[in-house]
Amino acid sequence: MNQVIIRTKSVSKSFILNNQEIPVLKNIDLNIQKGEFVSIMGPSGSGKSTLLYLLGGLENATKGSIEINTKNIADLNDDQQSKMRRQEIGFVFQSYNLIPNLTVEENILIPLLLEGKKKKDLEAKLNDILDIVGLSAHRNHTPKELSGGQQQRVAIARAIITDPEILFADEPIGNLDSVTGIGILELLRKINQEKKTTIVMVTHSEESTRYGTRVIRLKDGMIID
Ligand SMILES: Nc1ncnc2c1ncn2[C@@H]1O[C@H](COP(=O)(O)OP(=O)(O)OP(=O)(O)O)[C@@H](O)[C@H]1O
Repeated sequence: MNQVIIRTKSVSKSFILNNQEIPVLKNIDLNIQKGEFVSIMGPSGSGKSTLLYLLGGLENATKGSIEINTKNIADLNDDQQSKMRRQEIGFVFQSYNLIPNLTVEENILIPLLLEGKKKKDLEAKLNDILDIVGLSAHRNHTPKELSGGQQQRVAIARAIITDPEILFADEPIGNLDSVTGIGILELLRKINQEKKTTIVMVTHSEESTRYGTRVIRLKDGMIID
């Protein structure tokens, strides 16, 4: 049976710039089912990243409601919101945001170490994730010893080490050449299929749409398709 994992109702978002209200998203109604791999596409400035940040609780909607697993984000207090972000959601960005002086395995383990888990208890989990992202041979390298594609794999591993139900990706292949980008898209598809992680990805690349299960097109802050 299909289960809605993300539901938005009439979500709008405006920014105030020089005392002027700039509407960026207008009445977005969206249902994303558990297990989908959704690509959000649209022209520059159409509101794609803003929508992703709202869905992930990184920004607040100006109007309307956003539910993750039937919980309205706006009803959660700060602690509950950050717990949800830590446990139910993973984020990947265009820039990999790795910690330069930590090794691959240390970067990947950060979310669990911050929760107080001990590295010695995480060996099996770490090996599993390194295997999924194809970096077992690079576990002791630091980010500067890796290619862009490998660094993005580390960022993806770090985002899924907590077994999030939803992975949000903002232009994950934006900084990569097309062959490397396809490798990342294949990895995301594998995570979607094997771990059943719901994935919502903002992308400019039409190629990306072949890897997901659905494309949502935005124009001027509205869903057009
Ligand atoms: N914090 C902010 N303050 C003011 N305006 C903002 C803010 N964040 C985004 N905007 C504006 O909202 C609009 C949509 O931005 P957004 O980044 O969501 O678009 P996008 O579709 O992801 O664009 P791109 O493909 O270029 O990344 C833009 O006009 C942008 O300038």
